[in-house]
Amino acid sequence: MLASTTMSFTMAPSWSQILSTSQFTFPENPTTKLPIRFPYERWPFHFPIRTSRGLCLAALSCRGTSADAAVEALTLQDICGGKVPQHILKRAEEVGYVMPTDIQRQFLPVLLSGKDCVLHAQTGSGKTLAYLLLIFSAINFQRSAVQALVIVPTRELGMQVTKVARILAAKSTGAHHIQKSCTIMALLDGGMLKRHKSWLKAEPPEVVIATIASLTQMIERHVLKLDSVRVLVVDEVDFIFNSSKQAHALRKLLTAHLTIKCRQTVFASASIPQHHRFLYDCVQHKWTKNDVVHIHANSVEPMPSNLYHNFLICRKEERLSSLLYLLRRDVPRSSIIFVAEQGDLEIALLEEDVNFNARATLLSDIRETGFLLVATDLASRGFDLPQTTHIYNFHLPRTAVDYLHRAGRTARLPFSTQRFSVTSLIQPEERFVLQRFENELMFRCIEVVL
Ligand SMILES: Nc1ncnc2c1ncn2[C@@H]1O[C@H](COP(=O)(O)OP(=O)(O)OP(=O)(O)O)[C@@H](O)[C@H]1O
Repeated sequence: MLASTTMSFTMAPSWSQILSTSQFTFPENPTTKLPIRFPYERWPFHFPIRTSRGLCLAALSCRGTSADAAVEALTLQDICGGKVPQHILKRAEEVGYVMPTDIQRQFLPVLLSGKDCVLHAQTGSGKTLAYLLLIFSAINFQRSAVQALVIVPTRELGMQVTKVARILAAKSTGAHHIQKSCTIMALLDGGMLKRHKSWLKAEPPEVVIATIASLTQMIERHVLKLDSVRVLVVDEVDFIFNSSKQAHALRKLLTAHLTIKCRQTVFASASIPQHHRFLYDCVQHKWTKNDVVHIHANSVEPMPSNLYHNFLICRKEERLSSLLYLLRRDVPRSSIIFVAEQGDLEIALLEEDVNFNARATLLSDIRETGFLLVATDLASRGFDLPQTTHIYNFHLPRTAVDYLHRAGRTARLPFSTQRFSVTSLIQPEERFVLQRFENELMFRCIEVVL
């Protein structure tokens, strides 16, 4: 059956445009509405656009048509059935992943088609589950070899991704027929690398979730072999490329240790500044194949719409009393207070200098109960504490991208209509900085008056 629908695309520039200008001038979100007769009932969202150099790029969201209702009714089972093993999908259902989020509805068909992808969508939109389902679709459960690799920038994000992957891989109720379950190794900074070394030698896991430093160490010691890797995911890719040390190691890994032909490469983040340039680099440097697909969802609304932004102007010495006022007023069930520097507030801190075990204990404690977490930007990337209702910026973040990721630690309940808030405490002279973030990220910040 043919479905007729109107789609809006973010057109990618042709490579000649990219090459002709180093200061790229193509508008970030040029939207062209094209009426398209869509031939694939199940694949309504993606229509790769071929540029003059043959690169397949962006396809965006489908809006307001009769086809929408049918598409919105599709479950994860409908979208992934036949590709992702049944026991994984059953397990996903058991833990509450029944309907896909909007983003998963867009991402999964492209991911499961085997194309290299750049997943670029709001914080908390469900990118992790999307790429994990891809991984489970690609690995051979009977084969003991590292077949999927997820690279993360921090230990905390690695622990979180590992937890979700293990939950999905766990035996579902009554699934006794599965001969061998999938093993998932977390190869993270501060971990027990000696133990991992013996594990890798004795019986390699199917999936490894790793920070760059630990991964490099294992590769250099010839303990970890990557020649069986079929799926490579780099989460928070812009963050990794921002650190010169991590970027160097990642580049090496993308080109020297893994061949692009044999693997499917996925880059994910809520923020990929200069994404046109990034896509160009992906192809030029052979990090991905030429027909990499960039899925840029919510490009005009990079933060969830049920997230409200406020600011309160106060002098430096009034910051703490203003924060206390806000806490008394909001009575947040769970919240994160972001500070610029360690030691800026005398409360238990989640920060780089706290040792790994203490960090892990703190996190498991706060997951159990309501919390008031004070953190540096260590907690701003990928962290999933879904019960967080309020974010306070005790200090303004340095960049708009940092603001986006801090704000994204709340509003992480995909189907909730609840209101969440982020409030920034600023000095009068910082108003223009916040205004710049507002312009860049396209949101409006309302002043709180005491
Ligand atoms: N299909 C789904 N149904 C219900 N909940 C979901 C679904 N997919 C994801 N979630 C939940 O939504 C929350 C956010 O998901 P996830 O951490 O994957 O977001 P993300 O896009 O990776 O965010 P970030 O960019 O901040 O890392 C998690 O608590 C996750 O369990």
